[in-house]
Amino acid sequence: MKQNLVEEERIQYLNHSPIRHRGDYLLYWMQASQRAEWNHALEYAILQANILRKPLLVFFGLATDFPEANQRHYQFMLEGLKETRAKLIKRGIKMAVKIGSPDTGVVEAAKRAVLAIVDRGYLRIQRTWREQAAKNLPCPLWQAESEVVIPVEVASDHEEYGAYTLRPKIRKLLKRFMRPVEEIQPEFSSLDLRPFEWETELSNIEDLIRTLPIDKTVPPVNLRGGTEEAKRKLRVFVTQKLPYYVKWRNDPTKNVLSEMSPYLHFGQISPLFIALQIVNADCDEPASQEAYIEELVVRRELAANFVFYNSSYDSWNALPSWSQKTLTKHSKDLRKYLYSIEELEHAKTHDQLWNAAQKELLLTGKIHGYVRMYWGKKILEWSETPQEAFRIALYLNNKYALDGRDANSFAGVAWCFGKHDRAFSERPIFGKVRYMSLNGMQRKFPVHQYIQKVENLAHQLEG
Ligand SMILES: Cc1cc2nc3c(=O)[nH]c(=O)nc-3n(C[C@H](O)[C@H](O)[C@H](O)COP(=O)(O)OP(=O)(O)OC[C@H]3O[C@@H](n4cnc5c(N)ncnc54)[C@H](O)[C@@H]3O)c2cc1C
Repeated sequence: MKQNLVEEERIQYLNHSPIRHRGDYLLYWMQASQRAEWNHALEYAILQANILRKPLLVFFGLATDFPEANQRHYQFMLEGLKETRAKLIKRGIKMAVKIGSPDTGVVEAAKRAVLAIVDRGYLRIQRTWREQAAKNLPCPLWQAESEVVIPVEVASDHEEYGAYTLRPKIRKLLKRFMRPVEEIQPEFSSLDLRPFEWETELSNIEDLIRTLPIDKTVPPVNLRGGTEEAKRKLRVFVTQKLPYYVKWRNDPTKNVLSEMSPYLHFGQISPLFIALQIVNADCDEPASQEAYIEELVVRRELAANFVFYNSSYDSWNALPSWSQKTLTKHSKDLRKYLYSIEELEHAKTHDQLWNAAQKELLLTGKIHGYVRMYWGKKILEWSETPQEAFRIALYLNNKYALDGRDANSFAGVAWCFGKHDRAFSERPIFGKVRYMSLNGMQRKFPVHQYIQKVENLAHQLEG
């Protein structure tokens, strides 16, 4: 048996119940890592099932009231889950989906389980679900971490001040944790699913969505969910765009980003898989490989560190005291422009660049990474108070972005207000928080071309 299949630092024991030898199957509660490959929790569950000589059942609880989620997110997620289920079946593993809160659904799904294994998520709701389930399950609940390259508590045991404090720790650990995830075959696969009369079919996503009591005010976008589509996009990125990443990643007219964030958000692709594809790529621009790993591992895992160690991650209180102080000092400064949430939501400001960014978000579920910083900074500049601006930026990001409601969403918005950044020279409204201007953007890329690109897209999609 491959006992060292998964590094032991990726495993946590969420309760101390003894293994039930009289159960019928081992349960993998899939939640954050919604994929059938490069998934430490899945392979670890197969390993334990083989050791205990039981078949494996994968369970997914489909919460219809996930905070801030709407049809745009559900459509993308369900497309991915449908593919994952088919792939699991090919590997001889059954998957049951139950509509309802996952923490209660898993208790029912584990009725005859010897042991349950869950993947790891860092947001409050994900942690609460796991805590509740650990209390109520009739069997042990173990957790295996697969959504980061370096396990979050191994990377650091406290909230990091910024990328510069986390980077050396991550760099030291990269070699040890950049190890491919080995696939193993389940040895016991006969499992009768008939007792699970609650099982939900995924064969017709549109029909399923029609029946789900979810927010349907935000339409899906033209981006297909699922591991295969994520891998296809990654191949295009590695073969055609990676060499230009370092030079053009701040130019939204150049289209050299990887577009991995929605797939990462729903766990449809493994960050470890992406990282290995990047470092092993045949690329004559090592600075691009470096720059990408900096974003994917250092910046993304700084966001995981932030939401894991800072319980106020979704509020103004998460900001460092220097930025709260300086923004409060300038909160009464005269604002030349003030916009309501509705004006911002409908892209009705005086600033054509900002409007284009917001339109891109509405139409595609994404804003180019560099423009996104400007987008967030301007909300701070045009809102009555910094606290209100924080709330609006998070609301718009999480409502419309396909990669929204992620650790990166909270870290990204907080960054616009000084989190993980340093102080700059003092100016109105922003105080010592970094400022971004339209002139600055114009020096970086042809702003009018980006605006035209979004206009063309809008005509295409609306026409
Ligand atoms: C106001 C604001 C809001 C943001 N909201 C989100 C969000 O909701 N979800 C989200 O995933 N990211 C968010 N980000 C971070 C960043 O903009 C996106 O991760 C990136 O644009 C995703 O596009 P990509 O996958 O093509 O990026 P690429 O440039 O190809 O990067 C590859 C991956 O690296 C990671 N990455 C890149 N930039 C950052 C960054 N600055 N911080 C952390 N990780 C990064 C992402 O996982 C990304 O998928 C936000 C940033 C800001 C300033």
